Amino acid sequence: MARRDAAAPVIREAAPAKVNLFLQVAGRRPDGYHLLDSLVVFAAVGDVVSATSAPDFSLAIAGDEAPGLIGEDDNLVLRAARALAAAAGVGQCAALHLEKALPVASGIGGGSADAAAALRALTRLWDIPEEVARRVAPQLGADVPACLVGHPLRMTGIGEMIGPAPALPEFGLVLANLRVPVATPDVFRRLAGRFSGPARLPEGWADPAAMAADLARLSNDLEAPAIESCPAIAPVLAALAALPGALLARMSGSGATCFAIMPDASSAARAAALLPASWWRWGGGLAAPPAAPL
Ligand SMILES: C[C@@](CO)(OP(=O)(O)O)[C@H](O)COP(=O)(O)OP(=O)(O)OC[C@H]1O[C@@H](n2ccc(N)nc2=O)[C@H](O)[C@@H]1O
Ligand SMILES: Nc1ncnc2c1ncn2[C@@H]1O[C@H](COP(=O)(O)OP(=O)(O)O)[C@@H](O)[C@H]1O
Repeated sequence: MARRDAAAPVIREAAPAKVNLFLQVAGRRPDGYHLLDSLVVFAAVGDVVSATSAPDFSLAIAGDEAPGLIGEDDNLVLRAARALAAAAGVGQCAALHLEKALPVASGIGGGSADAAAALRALTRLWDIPEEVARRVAPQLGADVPACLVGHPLRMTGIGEMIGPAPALPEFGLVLANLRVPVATPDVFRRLAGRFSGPARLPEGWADPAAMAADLARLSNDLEAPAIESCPAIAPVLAALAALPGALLARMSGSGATCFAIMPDASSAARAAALLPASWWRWGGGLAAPPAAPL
């Protein structure tokens, strides 16, 4: 365990849950990665990464979902820290702390969000150019560039191409997960060529109902293969669709977390409380963008 200077500054960065409002797969590259088109938003729930200067790299993990990372010797937070130090050529290390609130391997990018939060925190701690973090991000995972940005965006390529999202209305989200991890590579493998191509989106939506109506015409192409791998996802989707006020229910990413779009944050918080208490469940609005965006 690394020693840390009690007087050294501690930099805290939020690692919000990523939600894919739709996720269409347009094809597969020769290296096996898939070409995606996705509208990504960040919910006001997530992990927290803290960093402070120390003589060695170390990571302490706490929080309700920390047990999901037991036995994980290659945590994305440490991988991000080492990769950033190497790319920036800094001879410095850091003691890192991860407060884990998001279920692991659940399609809301918890690991990617943690890696991005570590990049943001260490860029500030070491006072290095932001460009270094942007260069390192895609090496850590297809979702990490999007999580580094941290505000609503349109994701294309294999995830590394970030464009503007349509103008979004205020809306609420309910997230639900049975705490059954789903392996992303397995879901992509099961997709087996059932591609749907890129989507056409308007410049914006005036209200959540108009947004949900357009999104309903699009899909998460990974939903069917994820349900084949994990049939327990289907009743979660049904429970979300049946919530009072729900405008659309869908799976995020490669699953198994599913979401409902709600008219506003407070109706989402009330609706989440109606789901079984044994599930991981949350309701609210979108995350504030990072204070120091990269
Ligand atoms: C599916 C998505 C959608 O946002 O979300 P999650 O389910 O992970 O949250 C992401 O593309 C996941 O991003 P991330 O979790 O960073 O993926 P990586 O670690 O880079 O890749 C894990 C595996 O997923 C497959 N993969 C990932 C991204 C992509 N565009 N095509 C793929 O085929 C590959 O089999 C790869 O080996
Ligand atoms: N800090 C982390 N949080 C979550 N998962 C991590 C972390 N570090 C490494 N991992 C690994 O990354 C994998 C994907 O996790 P996660 O990002 O939570 O899921 P998803 O990509 O489905 O959204 C997990 O199975 C786990 O082995």
